[in-house]
Amino acid sequence: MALLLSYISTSGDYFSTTVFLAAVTMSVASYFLIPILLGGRSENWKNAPPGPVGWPILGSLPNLSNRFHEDFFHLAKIYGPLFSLNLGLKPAIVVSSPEMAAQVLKEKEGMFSSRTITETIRVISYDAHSIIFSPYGPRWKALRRILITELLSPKAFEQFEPLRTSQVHGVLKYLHVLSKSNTQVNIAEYAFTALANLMSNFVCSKNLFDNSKPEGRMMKERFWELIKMLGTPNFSDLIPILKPLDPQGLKRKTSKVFGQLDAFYDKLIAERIAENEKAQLHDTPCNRKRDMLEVLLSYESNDKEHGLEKFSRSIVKGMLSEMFIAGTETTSSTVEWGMSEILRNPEVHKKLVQELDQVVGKDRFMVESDIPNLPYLQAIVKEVFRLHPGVPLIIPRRTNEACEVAGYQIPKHCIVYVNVWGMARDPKVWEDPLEFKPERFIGSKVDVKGQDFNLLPFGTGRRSCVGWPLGHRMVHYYLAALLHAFEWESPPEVLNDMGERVGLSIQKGMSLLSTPKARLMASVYECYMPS
Ligand code: HEM
Repeated sequence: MALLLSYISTSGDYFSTTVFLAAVTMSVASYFLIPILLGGRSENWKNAPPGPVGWPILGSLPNLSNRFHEDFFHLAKIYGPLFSLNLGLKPAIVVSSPEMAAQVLKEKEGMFSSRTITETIRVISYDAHSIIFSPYGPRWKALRRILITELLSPKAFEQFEPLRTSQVHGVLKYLHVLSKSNTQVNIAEYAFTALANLMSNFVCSKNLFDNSKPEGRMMKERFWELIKMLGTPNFSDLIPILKPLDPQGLKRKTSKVFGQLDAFYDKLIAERIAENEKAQLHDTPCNRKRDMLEVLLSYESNDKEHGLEKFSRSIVKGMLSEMFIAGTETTSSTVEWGMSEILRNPEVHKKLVQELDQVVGKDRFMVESDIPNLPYLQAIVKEVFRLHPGVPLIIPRRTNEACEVAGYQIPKHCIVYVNVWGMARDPKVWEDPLEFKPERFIGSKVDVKGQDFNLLPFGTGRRSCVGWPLGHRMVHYYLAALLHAFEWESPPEVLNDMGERVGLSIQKGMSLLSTPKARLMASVYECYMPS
């Protein structure tokens, strides 16, 4: 009971104690009968990987906090690199070693290529109609193909280079103005606004956010609220009979926050349709933009069988939603973690600045083409992705079919967590795992691109992060540009507090506030012209 009560207290606002205790009483009273009546597992999970013995109906939920990645890290020390547990009535497995990750995500990839869908995910993905949460199948394939061939192809990526440069240089210029009045800035907010503009250009060829206005900050907070709710364990998902009650109110809260974003997506689509109609009327089709909205709205195929002749409004809005959420928050949070680690480690900071001064000099801003000449920066970024993977449990997968892994049976529709956060902290995987030591990557071929199973911040295989080239590039570019153009002073309590805020992704708990001081020739900041 002590464990149950501690779970109640860690569940915070989202949890209704009364409903929880009612569920416990009901579960103890009806140990055998209720799981069958409630549509849960009616047969025992035979030959399951080792794991904790759970409570009736609640499974291991009372023993967990809402920081699953930490709990799973500790449980892996007891039960090993592949363990099983029941989350409410749902079976789950947790993968915690590179070898086991290779088995699940590579050797048995076909079995593990769908996602676990929750009630809150249904809200933000228009009932799992978009790319991140679509089950593995024709719709997912069509959407992924479009992103890879049309919008995130190497050619398109290079075409967007001037835009990325203009966004980053715009931020540097604005920070220079603030530096004159010794103003403290929130680094993640600036990175977020620039990324949100990159995404809005990618989606609809417009800058929708402005650094000097509060909308960017509001949007960031709204996305974070959603990400937090998406990552909060929800009893409605795990004990199906509770679904209509929404006992933690998570679905209601998500719908409320998401409602404003939904209206924003509707407006973007309506504007584009009106622009296209006008262009058609004036017979000027060549002015049409080839951005994500255009590609999705003009999509046509012969695939009647799967209802994919055209993309429905839900699919188009789902794609907008996922691009904005996936493309902004993860990258800006990684920049914040990176800046924090560098500023806390003066030796690392000094070596990086020396490298930047040598390669870039002090009479211009850094540009993307400098990155290949900055090996220490590259090692730093790998170390940031190792210790602070944006999505600590990747985005939970789900088995398509029952299968066998390492001699154990894994049931159909099992929740699959791969604890990349835990692997980064495991001394069996990394020497001195908790130390921020970029030197470990100097002369090493280990990279974040999904081939090395000890370093998987972007996941791997067919469901790996489709936006990784953009996220990867922007983390390098931002960190180097900010540290090349400014010295930074942060209150020690802000730098020393490396606690996490947890959702589907993780953020630094205490925002990194820092005061920039210009370190380049004044003319460099003056001559920037927005493109
Ligand atoms: C530092 C930045 C980023 C990190 C750490 C990150 C991380 C991840 C992870 C762990 C996954 C799941 C991979 C798996 O299941 O194997 C994922 C999927 C995905 N990411 Fe990212 N991501 C980042 C940036 C981006 C950006 C910039 C975009 C958009 C342009 C994006 C779009 C997506 C999409 C669409 C998926 C789903 C792919 C699918 O299911 O087929 N991500 N990301």
